Amino acid sequence: MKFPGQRKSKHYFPVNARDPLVAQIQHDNPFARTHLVGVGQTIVDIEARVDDDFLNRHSLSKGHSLVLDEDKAEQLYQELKEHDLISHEYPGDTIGNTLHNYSVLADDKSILLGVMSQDLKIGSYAYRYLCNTSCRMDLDYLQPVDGPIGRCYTLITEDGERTFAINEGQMNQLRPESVPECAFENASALVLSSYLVRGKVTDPMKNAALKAIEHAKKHDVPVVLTLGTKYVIEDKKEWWIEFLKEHVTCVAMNEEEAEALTGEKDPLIAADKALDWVDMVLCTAGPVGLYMAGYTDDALKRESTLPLLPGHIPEFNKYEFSRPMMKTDCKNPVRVYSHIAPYLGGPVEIKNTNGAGDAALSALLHDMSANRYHKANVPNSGKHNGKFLSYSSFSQICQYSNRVSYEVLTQHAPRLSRGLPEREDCLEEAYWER
Ligand SMILES: Nc1ncnc2c1ncn2[C@@H]1O[C@H](COP(=O)(O)OP(=O)(O)O)[C@@H](O)[C@H]1O
Ligand SMILES: Nc1nc2c(ncn2[C@@H]2O[C@H](COP(=O)(O)O)[C@@H](O)[C@H]2O)c(=O)[nH]1
Repeated sequence: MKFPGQRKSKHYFPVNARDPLVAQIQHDNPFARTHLVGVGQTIVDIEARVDDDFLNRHSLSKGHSLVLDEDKAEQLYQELKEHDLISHEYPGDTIGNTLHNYSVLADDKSILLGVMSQDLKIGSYAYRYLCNTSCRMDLDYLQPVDGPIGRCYTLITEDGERTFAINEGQMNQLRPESVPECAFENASALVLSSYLVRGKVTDPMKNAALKAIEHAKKHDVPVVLTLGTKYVIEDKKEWWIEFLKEHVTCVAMNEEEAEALTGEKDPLIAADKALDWVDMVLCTAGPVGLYMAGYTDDALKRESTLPLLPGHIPEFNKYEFSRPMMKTDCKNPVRVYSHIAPYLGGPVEIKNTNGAGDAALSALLHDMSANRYHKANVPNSGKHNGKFLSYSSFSQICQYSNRVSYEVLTQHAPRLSRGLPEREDCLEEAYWER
């Protein structure tokens, strides 16, 4: 496990130290490991530059993700081919992206539960998916299927915005019996997306996701849900609220999804409302940056030394140096909020925004894993004087998530092609103290 930022403070945990005494202890008590587990729809992103007319002709709504029926998907593909518009092909899926990014950042294991074509031809989309996925992602549990994985036509318009049109192939055919309980032992979190429930009623994917939640609860693994697109939410808002209350520890969403869920346009107020149902919220807001909200125990709250921010909740970031906890683990729960503007104001040139939200979430998940890892290996550390959900404070996680999003905005692919530069590894230096 590489830590989310090398600390100079007493909490720094030298996992690779060559001290012979440490080596001896390690030999007798090998480090406890952890990993992230996710249920995904295996899809390849097929990227093309198009104009607004193209979107209108195919009845696509800009910025969103729609599932097309087979005929419409074929028509769209033929038009892209005919005009030679396809520029890139990458492995995609909001969960696949998140797990891959996590594995790159943490230099550690994640497990993907999903489907894979059993007769894999060299050069096929399934083949490219596998070739371009982090070797730290464990793909051994994938369920073989007879047919293609999904395709996600990622249509980039001149304004850099991305619109998704999905040809689902076999992506929703994951069965509950292909979700093994052993994948959840010692897992740091289970990550799911709202896309998993928008298949046909006969698709087994939704039950596979529910099976994963059942295993996660049994093994005390936090459930993290990313909302994917506002359409999935606004169609059945009340159903999602009940789902969050019953199953979810942390929800990740952008401001549009947040509005669809809560009816609130302001991301801070939306995040605050979502705290009625979950323990922690990550809300990205494009050029406005991102917000986090959550709980900490009154006795453990820590005041920010950064300027206090105005907003619909005045001085809302007052306790952003606190670390997130589950509400039920707090004697006296206090709501905590934090915000960060885009790193360096955003890149000079945004290649495309595809994957920026997934990137932010992968950083948060990395921090949650680091906490579990540290706690398993140094249980008596002062870091664990409360039952925290993450290793770092709200404020530091915001900075880290934002930094990782920036990295994805400066590249074409939705997945990180490399980790963050080592020089920045210390959270106290460089960007963090600007
Ligand atoms: N136009 C932009 N300018 C600067 N930063 C941006 C821009 N778009 C996205 N970001 C950064 O990427 C993060 C996630 O982007 P967002 O577009 O909200 O996610 P999603 O892809 O889920 O809609 C934001 O919190 C911000 O840090
Ligand atoms: N599993 C699914 N993933 C989807 C779907 N539609 C889009 N996507 C993926 O989202 C990411 C980018 O997400 P972002 O919000 O962070 O920009 C992209 O790579 C797509 O593959 C879907 O229906 N199911």
